[in-house]
Amino acid sequence: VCCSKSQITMGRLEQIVCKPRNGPSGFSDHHMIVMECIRIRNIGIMAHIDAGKTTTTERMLYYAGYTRSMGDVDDGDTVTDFMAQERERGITIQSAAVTFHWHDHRINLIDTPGHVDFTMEVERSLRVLDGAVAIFDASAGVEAQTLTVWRQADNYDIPRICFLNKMDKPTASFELSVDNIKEKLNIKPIVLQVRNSIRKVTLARAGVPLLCGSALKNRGVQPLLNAVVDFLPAPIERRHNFLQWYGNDPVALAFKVCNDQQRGPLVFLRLYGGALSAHSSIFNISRNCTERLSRLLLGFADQHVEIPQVTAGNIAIAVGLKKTVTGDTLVASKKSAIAASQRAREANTPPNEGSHEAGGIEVILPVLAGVDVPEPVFFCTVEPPSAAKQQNLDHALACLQREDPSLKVHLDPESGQTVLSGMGELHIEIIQDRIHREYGIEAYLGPLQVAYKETTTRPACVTGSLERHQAEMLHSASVELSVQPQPGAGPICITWAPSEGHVLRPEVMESVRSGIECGASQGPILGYPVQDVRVCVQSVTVNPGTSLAILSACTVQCLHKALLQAGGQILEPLMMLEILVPEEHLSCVLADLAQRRGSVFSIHARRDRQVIVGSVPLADMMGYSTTLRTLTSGTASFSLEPSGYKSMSPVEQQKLIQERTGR
Ligand SMILES: Nc1nc2c(ncn2[C@@H]2O[C@H](COP(=O)(O)OP(=O)(O)OP(=O)(O)O)[C@@H](O)[C@H]2O)c(=O)[nH]1
Repeated sequence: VCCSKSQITMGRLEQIVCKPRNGPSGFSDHHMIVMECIRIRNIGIMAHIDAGKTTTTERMLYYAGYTRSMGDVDDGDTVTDFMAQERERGITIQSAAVTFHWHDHRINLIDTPGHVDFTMEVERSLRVLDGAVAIFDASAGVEAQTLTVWRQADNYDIPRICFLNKMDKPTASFELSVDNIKEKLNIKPIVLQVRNSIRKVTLARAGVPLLCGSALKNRGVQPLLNAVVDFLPAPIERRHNFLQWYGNDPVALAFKVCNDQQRGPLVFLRLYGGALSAHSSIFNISRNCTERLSRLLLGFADQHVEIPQVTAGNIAIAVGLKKTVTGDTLVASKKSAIAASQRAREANTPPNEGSHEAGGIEVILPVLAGVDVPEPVFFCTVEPPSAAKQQNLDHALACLQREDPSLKVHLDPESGQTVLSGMGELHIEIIQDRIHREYGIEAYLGPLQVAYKETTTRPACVTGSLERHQAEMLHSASVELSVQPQPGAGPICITWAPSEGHVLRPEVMESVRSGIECGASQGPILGYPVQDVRVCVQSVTVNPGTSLAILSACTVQCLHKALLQAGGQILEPLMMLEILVPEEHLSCVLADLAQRRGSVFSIHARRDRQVIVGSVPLADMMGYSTTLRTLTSGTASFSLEPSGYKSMSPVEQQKLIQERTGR
């Protein structure tokens, strides 16, 4: 990237503006900053791991004139994979945002990771995109992770175009890949290398344009860029209902947070309406606080260019926001949010809601739908090399957690140890590596453990009481509650039985609620969180003067008693599995899967390989890549995707309890 210092008068601000060294001529500095909305394309690149996302992005940057040479993942010198771990491993871990120009249009492009451990990274990028390019390896067709990201893009209703990459490979097949796309993605690919009605079809999502090429051999990348500009929508061509309530006021969504050693947290914003200026205040509806936006930057992978203002449809980086996290809605002021809420209500269209207190009055403010954070499936303890480093480790973990909402950190109340929870072995390994490289701490991680859950199998109703003598007074409480299994409902849900003439005081209800939540956070069998259960509070009796802490403790005991009486059941995470294996190694891979309690759903041929599709408990998949490599002399590959939780059989459950407790 070449930066030239030019002075631009925009109000009273001076800016450093980044221009392409040999990019398209005719671009004024003003153009570089203020781009008409119709000429913006916010797009993402999505695919299965290794399909060629980063290579294609590098070629786009080269042809757009933003780089002088083509970066190569195999040489570790790409623009978008700039993290040390990405360059070393040749994989994308975090989504990089790059802005460049093509045929009088600004393309804000996000290169997303393909590995299943970083699905969350793809999800939060998709949330802010207007269009996407799906890249396929023409010798493999539709692979497992492509299906996952395709479904994610369906959820956000994102218009897409397809690029069949790696057409130079001898095993590439255009026809088979197109058939595979039709069949597996259930779409009508419009095969083209030249292209106006296609745009209408793409925007209506009635078809998906498909191009082909070979990024490595520099074939088909310029037509792909032309297709991005010609077929994918501008931000104003996407319908966002909430915009009508805000009029010309700014409304933005924070979709990513990165920690920069010098500048502090960098918050990536997608601006849907209005304009935001540097050195201004903005109101965060989700956190109910006003933040100071000190600077605004345009992202060029790891390099940034300061801008005075960002307008609707753009993606920019905000500096100075201290409390904002991924998924938060930012608007001009609380007044603007309240006015938008009133407009929505007058039109009888309740928006997405966040409840807030304003001047002692509870008001409902419209927020944008945030990003779903997946449940972590693995956890382990983390310790600093010495007690003196504990504070530094806490700081590192707080920063990393703010960047990555799929990483959870909590303190185990029993052992006092810090516990890290994440999406997979690689995810936790990268976090450990980042703690070392970016924060200089040699953190020690305990063994990786599977995040089980607890639930019940039948209803139960119990009464529990607790008496304690404290300060020469008898504290006594009694709680009656029932539990009911609710498969697939997720976190515990609390209801209150109608009381006849017996109204519970708010502080009593709050104390019972916190007792239930505390009891459900550590189930009675092995201390795993309880889910898929409805708890109904039947009655609460409290002696006058009894402390609310005693009432909470009584509720925890009562809940655990009810859960055990209702047939305490451990749930274990299950993974969908796809293995590509040469015919000669099929039987040994299947035998190994059987030993891992795997279920095979289908086995079919894909060119010279057999494809095994099935499911397997996560607990039995630790270190599977090494085993598979050994069994097949490195000729097989596999992909895993979380597929919910399943009940363990009584024998498996007993084995786990014995392993964990020795009982
Ligand atoms: N033969 C051939 N190889 C390619 C082509 N495009 C990329 N590759 C190679 O495929 C491998 C993966 O390429 P990447 O660009 O890192 O793929 P990716 O999709 O970004 O990978 P992740 O970020 O790890 O998901 C590298 O070894 C590339 O050199 C192509 O058109 N033809």
